[in-house]
Amino acid sequence: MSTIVPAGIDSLDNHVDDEIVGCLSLTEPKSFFLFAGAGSGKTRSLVKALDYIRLNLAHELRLHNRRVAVITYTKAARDEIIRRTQFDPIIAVSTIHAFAWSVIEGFNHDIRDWLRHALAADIDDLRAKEARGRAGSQASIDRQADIAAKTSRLMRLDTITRFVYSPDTDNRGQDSLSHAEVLEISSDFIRTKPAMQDILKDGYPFILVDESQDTNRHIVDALFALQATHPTRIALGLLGDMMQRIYGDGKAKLGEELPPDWIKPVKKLNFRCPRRVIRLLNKIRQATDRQEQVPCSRAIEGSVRMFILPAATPNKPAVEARIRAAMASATGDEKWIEKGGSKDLILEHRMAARRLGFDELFSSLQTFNPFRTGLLDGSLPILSLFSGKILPLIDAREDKFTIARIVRTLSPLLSAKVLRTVVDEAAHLSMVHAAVAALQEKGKANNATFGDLLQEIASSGLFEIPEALYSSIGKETSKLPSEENEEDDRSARDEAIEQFLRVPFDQIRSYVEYVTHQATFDTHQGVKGLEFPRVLVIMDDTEARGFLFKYEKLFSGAGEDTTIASTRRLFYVTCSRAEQSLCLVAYTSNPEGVRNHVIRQGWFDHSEVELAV
Ligand SMILES: Nc1ncnc2c1ncn2[C@@H]1O[C@H](COP(=O)(O)OP(=O)(O)OP(=O)(O)O)[C@@H](O)[C@H]1O
Repeated sequence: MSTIVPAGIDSLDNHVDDEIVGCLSLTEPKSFFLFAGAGSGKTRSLVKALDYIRLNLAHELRLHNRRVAVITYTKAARDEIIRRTQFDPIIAVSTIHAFAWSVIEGFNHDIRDWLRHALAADIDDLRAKEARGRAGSQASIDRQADIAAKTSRLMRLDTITRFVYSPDTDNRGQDSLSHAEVLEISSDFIRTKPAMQDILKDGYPFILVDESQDTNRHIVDALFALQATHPTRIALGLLGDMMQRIYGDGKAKLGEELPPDWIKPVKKLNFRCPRRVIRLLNKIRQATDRQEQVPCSRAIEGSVRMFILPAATPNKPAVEARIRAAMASATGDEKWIEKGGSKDLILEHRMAARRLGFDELFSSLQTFNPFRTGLLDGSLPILSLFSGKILPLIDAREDKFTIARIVRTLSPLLSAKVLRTVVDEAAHLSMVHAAVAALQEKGKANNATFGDLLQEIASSGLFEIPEALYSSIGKETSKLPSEENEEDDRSARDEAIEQFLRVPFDQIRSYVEYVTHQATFDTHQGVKGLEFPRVLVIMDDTEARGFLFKYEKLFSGAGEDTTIASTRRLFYVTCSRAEQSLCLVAYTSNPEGVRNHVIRQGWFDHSEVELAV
């Protein structure tokens, strides 16, 4: 089946960008709500709107020291918009957390007051629950610990002169605010403090929020309130797609009760996906808002396949390699079997770790919760020592120039401070040489562990060692930033590190590839907003264990509930990333049942579904 496309179809949605430009007036700003399906060019429309502002309103904005606020969901999306608007300083692009912090940073007195009330209310609430609850139960023990921690924080509040926060870390210091607090405080301030509203309306005539279906609902509500109070000074632009709402933080029913003066442009085209994928997306969407997209004129037919295999299939990575080969022959596209030819989507990071061969590295460190953020984005100092210093030095092999550059820039042995104290420079340099050679030798050994390399560095002093590793090399550790649960934290942390140091060093390579997005694997949620020629979606609830989304349930034909609805949305997000061909792999306890269901739904033809490979 192929859709017949009338001529000139590609200009079908051109009116949308004009409607948005119509909103971008400094004298009569109008708010708009651009919600449209995957690949419809929402991000492109956002960039076009920003280009319009840069070209036509920049002078006026600069004159009054005003900027345009753009809020993105991820740091990657932020960087992309900054790049596409050529680093123009009048466009202030930030993630929601950075935006929220920029609003409240420095309002230390107000933050302290807010925390005083919030902590007191929390403590009252916990005490009431404790009075009703069963004494001696785990819940009671947890509640009492919580009450003690909050009480001690409350007592310390007056000693904090400046609250700090970083969107990218775990914020565990005594004067730190948590991510949730920053969002709550800023939304509260925006809603209730006229002075805060004045700062925002004077600073930002336009606030544009990308992926607003997943943007924290408190902030979205606060922005709505801000715009409603100052409709002639500020325009809010919300972009998104309710079908792509995959995080629990977003505002349910966003857009259902928009003020009547908001502009609601409609997009119908999908510029990204092949026709066959668009038909699949339209079918998936039939269960919700029934929006249908049409392909652009250059869209290819493309293809989809679904492989449905038993959950207990042994050696899944080998099976998936055979599936890629089957896709290459079904589509005639050899890229399916080339390294990096397809984007392979897994449900959680551990599944990638297993397939890429860094499972032990990952599982050892993920047991300590505060390590998780850094482990997933590659910023954990314990790992940066190995990934950013030791690995490049080992990989430099005989390349004297690279070795010299690494050692000169990264080794304390060649720092100006150390060199000033050196008496015999030649002897010192030859010691550094020997240290590099010994490290390289150790790194080449097949069975070298992280611990082996750490010991090498500890004895040569070639690189600084992060504090978390001090106890592993017999050095005294200072206190953790937080005093709360310190003993538990310390022993859990040391246990994780001890396990990690026994892991083969070689696993660092595939880990680095994964966290720098060079590997073929990514998570289902992590690719929101992105696009790839060939997409392989692996759905395996058993392997993902306890995951929020349940593909088994979605494919079982069970009655609608919130899990099915959110899994369907995630399914829509993953399928809509494909530009040429799409391959779905479902591991299930009931392959026949799943096949019957997906065919009955009209998602796939018989010829597109395989029960074996
Ligand atoms: N008017 C257009 N003409 C040609 N190509 C377009 C047009 N609009 C969008 N595209 C292309 O279509 C693809 C999808 O666009 P974009 O990422 O902006 O869509 P989106 O609506 O933000 O998608 P999603 O919601 O799936 O993240 C991109 O490759 C983009 O360059």
